[in-house]
Amino acid sequence: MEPVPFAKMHGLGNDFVVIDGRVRPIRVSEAAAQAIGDRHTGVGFDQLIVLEPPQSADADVFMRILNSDGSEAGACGNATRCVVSKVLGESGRERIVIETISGLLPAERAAMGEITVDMGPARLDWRDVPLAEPMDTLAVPVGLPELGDATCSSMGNPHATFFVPDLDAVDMARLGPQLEHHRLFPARANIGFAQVVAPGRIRLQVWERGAGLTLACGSGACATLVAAARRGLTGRKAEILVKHGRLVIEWREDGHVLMTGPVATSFTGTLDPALFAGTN
Ligand SMILES: N[C@@H](CCC[C@H](N)C(=O)O)C(=O)O
Repeated sequence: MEPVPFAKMHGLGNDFVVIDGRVRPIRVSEAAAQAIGDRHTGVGFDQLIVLEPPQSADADVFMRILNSDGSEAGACGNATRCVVSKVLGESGRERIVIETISGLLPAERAAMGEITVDMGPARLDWRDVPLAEPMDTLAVPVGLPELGDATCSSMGNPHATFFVPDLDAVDMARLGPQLEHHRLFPARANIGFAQVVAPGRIRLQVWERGAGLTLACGSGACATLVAAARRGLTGRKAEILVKHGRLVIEWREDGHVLMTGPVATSFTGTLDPALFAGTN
């Protein structure tokens, strides 16, 4: 097998290895994802993305999402923008549809080189998140008085958002893993810590399921805006501020969530085919 080309891309520092398996199919095992994702001995990434031929006639490309622990995810907002930018660049088109295991995501070029993705409807039923037992996803009691209740939703992947008075005072390295694996989240969860800093502006940091603390999380930004609007903390559109910039998120009246933000390519390279031996 030949060396496998990849692009290292990121959305606001949430970083990805993107492998194109549309022409030459490639299967990435959990062990290979972990090896490539190692930040000391591999390339390093928060998520590894494999592009595949679409399964739906309405989609242009299928995008598989693997976390750095090797687990598969149903959504990745920041990587979706990266993939959209790559495919728009190749095709010269203005809009395309991305397919994931959670559904179809229409996307288009926005102003100033940014990309807008329709991340689909925010799912608010406890079964959709999923939670371990029936309860109102607006206020999910996790038993940590310092944080209060979580507001939960699925954006194609599970999110729990906590609104805090001071983001910098939260011990995310301690609370993140504890909450990711909380008994109420049978599929684990992405844990968002959010601080409303002004009407329409929310600071956010996310402990991601399967990846740990990241610099940004697109689906987490969507879940946060939806949670803030449900709690009456903001309207249905806001800027979500992360360490390296901002995303603009809008929760449309039809329930769909639009995410607009930047993309970047850091470098390209090739991966040792031995990583994929026996799986392709
Ligand atoms: N980086 C992401 C989310 C990636 C998947 C997540 N860790 C999960 O397991 O659900 C984003 O930008 O949305």
